[in-house]
Amino acid sequence: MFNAESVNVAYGQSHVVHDVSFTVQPRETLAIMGRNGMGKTTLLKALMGILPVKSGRVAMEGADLTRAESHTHVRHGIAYVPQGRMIFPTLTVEENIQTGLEKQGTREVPESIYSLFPVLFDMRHRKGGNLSGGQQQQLAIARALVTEPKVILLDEPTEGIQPSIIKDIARTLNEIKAMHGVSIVVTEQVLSFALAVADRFLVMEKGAVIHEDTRAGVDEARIKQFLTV
Ligand SMILES: Nc1ncnc2c1ncn2[C@@H]1O[C@H](COP(=O)(O)OP(=O)(O)OP(=O)(O)O)[C@@H](O)[C@H]1O
Repeated sequence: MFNAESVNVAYGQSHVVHDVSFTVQPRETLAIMGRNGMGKTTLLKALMGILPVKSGRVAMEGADLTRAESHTHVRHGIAYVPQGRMIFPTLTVEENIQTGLEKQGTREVPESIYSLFPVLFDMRHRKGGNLSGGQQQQLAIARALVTEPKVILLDEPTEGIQPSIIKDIARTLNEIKAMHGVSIVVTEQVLSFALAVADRFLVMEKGAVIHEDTRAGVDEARIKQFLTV
């Protein structure tokens, strides 16, 4: 239902993403793996309309979003959680979540969000900047979730986060998929995390997909090799 067809992305003359294609179904999590600088962030930004798609096609349930701006993607049910979280440090936790509610015509944070992230309820009056990295990541996911997305694009959610919290984030993503029925496209370098959440794996190298696996047939050693070369 959300799909990329031969997507190419460039920064000026520098061609960074080469012919990336995939489809992600409802209640499916796709992990896009790859080392630093392989083009994962660039790909997600292009899928979200933040960077222009040079050629190829991006579509959501048949609607062509290739040339659309990000707000159109949001309207079609796509949410984006950028690398480094990018929450508003001087707004409270509650205010941060409310920024995702603008289109919903309410400022009331849904109970389901606080039951998914109890720590955010406890900290709702604290400034976002005073949260730990893991809590900020949860906040960024919560803010994306209140837009009621059908697809969430998550860029390296484990970056700079301690291992115990990484497990919590994996559990939360699985709950989100089960409860809200969304699709998740997540870029990652941490294989254990990807194995805990993904139904399918793509590996990118130098901007192109060079390997693909399903969870059932996943070749862990092979993926690990791609990530450590
Ligand atoms: N604004 C930019 N202008 C020019 N080149 C860029 C720009 N941003 C990234 N690049 C280059 O594009 C390539 C892919 O970078 P990208 O950030 O997409 O990779 P990544 O796989 O997400 O890595 P990371 O995990 O480090 O974010 C790199 O060679 C990078 O130097």
